[in-house]
Amino acid sequence: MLGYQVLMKKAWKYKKPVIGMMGAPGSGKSVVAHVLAELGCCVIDADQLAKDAINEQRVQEELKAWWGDDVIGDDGLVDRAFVAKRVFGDKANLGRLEGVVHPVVGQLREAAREEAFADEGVKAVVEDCPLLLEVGLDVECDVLIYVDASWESRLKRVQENRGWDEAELRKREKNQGSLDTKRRRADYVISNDAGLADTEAEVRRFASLIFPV
Ligand SMILES: CC(C)(COP(=O)(O)OP(=O)(O)OC[C@H]1O[C@@H](n2cnc3c(N)ncnc32)[C@H](O)[C@@H]1O)[C@@H](O)C(=O)NCCC(=O)NCCS
Ligand SMILES: Nc1ncnc2c1ncn2[C@@H]1O[C@H](COP(=O)(O)OP(=O)(O)OP(=O)(O)O)[C@@H](O)[C@H]1O
Repeated sequence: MLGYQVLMKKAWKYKKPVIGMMGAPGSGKSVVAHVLAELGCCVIDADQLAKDAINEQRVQEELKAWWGDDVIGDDGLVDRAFVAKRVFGDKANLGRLEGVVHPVVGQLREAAREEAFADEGVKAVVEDCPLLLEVGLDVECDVLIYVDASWESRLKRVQENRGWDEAELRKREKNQGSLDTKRRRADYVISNDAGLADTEAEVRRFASLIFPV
């Protein structure tokens, strides 16, 4: 983990510092991203971009060809639970889905970055992407942070807030890269096992190494 001196010496590759976030499912990346947004960052939320991408007409058509019309709900949007059931236990299906969704996410991300770089009010860009290392987005970031939370904390939170059971958390995690590798790759680790106030204080400490807070 880099200390203050090293972080301050890093040269930014882009017009603004780009902070890449890593962490297990339910570790608290979105919570950390929310604090960084309050401090003046533009957060690019890959899960949200993927939600937009999966509902583009040509992606919907592809999904209907694979799984039938039931993949679209009564609201005209992709039924996410239907898709989750078919992909997280089946590598081939997940690869197929990623193959159509990720290129669209990439385009949406590029557009969001350009907008953020051009906006004078934005202090830094945050890539909140659960598959940051897996898709090679780390090389497009200046600083990598890892949001750390124990299995027990994560399970309790996703059970309470997302209605996932243990098997669901385990399945999603299994489809992601090694947490040890991600922790080791990080320049900075933010612990999110305690309450939100402690996490917020840690995020502020980290942000003050990157831009004036
Ligand atoms: C399968 C889908 C419809 C399930 O939707 P659902 O609302 O249940 O989950 P949501 O998208 O909010 O993701 C929640 C978490 O699941 C995990 N997850 C999502 N996609 C993936 C994936 N391809 N591989 C591993 N874990 C994943 C992440 O930890 C993510 O933060 C959705 O996750 C999806 O479209 N995934 C494929 C696109 C993708 O890879 N997204 C990740 C960011 S690019
Ligand atoms: N310190 C905390 N105390 C209490 N609840 C928390 C804390 N951190 C996160 N949570 C809750 O835990 C859940 C998971 O957090 P979050 O959505 O930020 O995880 P994530 O890393 O973005 O997960 P994913 O990659 O699966 O989207 C959320 O409902 C969030 O509100």
